[in-house]
Amino acid sequence: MTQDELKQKVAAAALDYVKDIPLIGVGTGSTVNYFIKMLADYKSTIEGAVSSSVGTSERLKKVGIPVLDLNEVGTLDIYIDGADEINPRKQLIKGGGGALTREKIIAAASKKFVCIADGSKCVDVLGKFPLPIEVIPMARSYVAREMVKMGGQPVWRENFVTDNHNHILDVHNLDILDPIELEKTINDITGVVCVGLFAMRPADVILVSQGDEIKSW
Ligand SMILES: O=C[C@H](O)[C@H](O)[C@H](O)COP(=O)(O)O
Repeated sequence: MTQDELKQKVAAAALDYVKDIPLIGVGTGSTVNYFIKMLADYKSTIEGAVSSSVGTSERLKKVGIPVLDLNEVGTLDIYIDGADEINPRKQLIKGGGGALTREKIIAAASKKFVCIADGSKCVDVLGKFPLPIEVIPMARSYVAREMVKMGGQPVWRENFVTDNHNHILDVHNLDILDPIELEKTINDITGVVCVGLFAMRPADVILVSQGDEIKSW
């Protein structure tokens, strides 16, 4: 099976989690894009969705699902999103597509976060995938220097601006042995808007497609 076929397979498995739920949170990325396409057939049960990016909002509207403001909706029953890396404790690296801040907000405001991915995203220790950090533009170099002090190699994602008009640093070479501690430490750096480490609020359910199987934990 190709990676795209695996993404489609796991996206289809996520549909079971949104049956009979009127309001859902929807993440960003190529895996979730398949899920959104499949949602077209579920229009009758889903009345609206809170979206994690401008791109996702456009896709949701295309399949006829109204996009709602999180402030109007309150707590969501379910949030479906992908990930760049997943460890056995359901902790994640996210933000490869730059949507980490809104994704983290929706995850925080949701009762159940279901993370969907193909098997290539599973690791024992997070950090092979460069860790995205959204920063206020004027703080970019300062935050980069702080990350160098922590042993990382930050790379500015040039020619990319987030939906919140900020910049992204992708930090290479971090061996993330204590994800919660690192998330707290990076959160404390002035100028950081959000780090793409989802450790304090991990996923609740992981669905992973591996060959013909869907593994969940
Ligand atoms: O900002 C992007 C998100 O965190 C995505 O969920 C993540 O990058 C995974 O995307 P994909 O499904 O394309 O691998």
